[in-house]
Amino acid sequence: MLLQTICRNVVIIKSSKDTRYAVDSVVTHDGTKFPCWALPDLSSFRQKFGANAYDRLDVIGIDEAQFFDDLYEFCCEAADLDGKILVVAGLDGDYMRRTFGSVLDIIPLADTVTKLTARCELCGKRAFFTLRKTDETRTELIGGADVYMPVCRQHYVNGQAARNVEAQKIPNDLIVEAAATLV
Ligand SMILES: Nc1ncnc2c1ncn2[C@@H]1O[C@H](COP(=O)(O)OP(=O)(O)O)[C@@H](O)[C@H]1O
Ligand SMILES: Cc1cn([C@H]2C[C@H](O)[C@@H](COP(=O)(O)O)O2)c(=O)[nH]c1=O
Repeated sequence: MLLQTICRNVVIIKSSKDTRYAVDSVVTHDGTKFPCWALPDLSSFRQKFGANAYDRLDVIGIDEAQFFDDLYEFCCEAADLDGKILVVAGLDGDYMRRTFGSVLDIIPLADTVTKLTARCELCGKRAFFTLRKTDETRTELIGGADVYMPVCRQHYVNGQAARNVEAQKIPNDLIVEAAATLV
């Protein structure tokens, strides 16, 4: 890994909520793996990692940052007070394009921000958004291609509109029941 060549001590933390590909590794969708600490929160990291080992760290990578409630506090302390280089990756928005967790809160703390995109699954253009393919409405829902689909703006808008129409449809059995009540 490039960072390990440049700096001596690198650690990656991910949210323990993400168990999709591996429990203790960060894994890209095409299979590249790197060992990591999977934690429920960031505030416990220093104590679990060990204070001495923490002090020797140069770089802390955080993946799935949207799932950490204490992201802002941790980044402030680690970067400002402890002098660590932080590389944070996470979703800025959820499937409804609402802000996700504290990811946007840490933008003012950052030296640089890079907005990455995938490819639209329907047309291959840059995908800025994510469509959820199920009816589940809670914000946090761990999943991959089974549940989500990267899409461009046009396909997001069309896809959401199609889902909204679908959600407003009265199920057939309710119509039958209502008709039976009227008779
Ligand atoms: N900075 C990058 N440079 C080159 N390829 C990249 C970069 N970031 C991601 N990729 C490619 O995009 C794929 C998707 O990244 P991944 O981390 O799996 O997606 P996600 O952002 O959804 O977690 C990677 O497996 C890799 O092939
Ligand atoms: C859009 C959206 C995503 N999630 C979850 C789904 C995945 O578990 C992660 C994103 O990980 P990836 O490496 O970018 O594939 O976030 C969610 O919980 N809610 C959402 O709205």
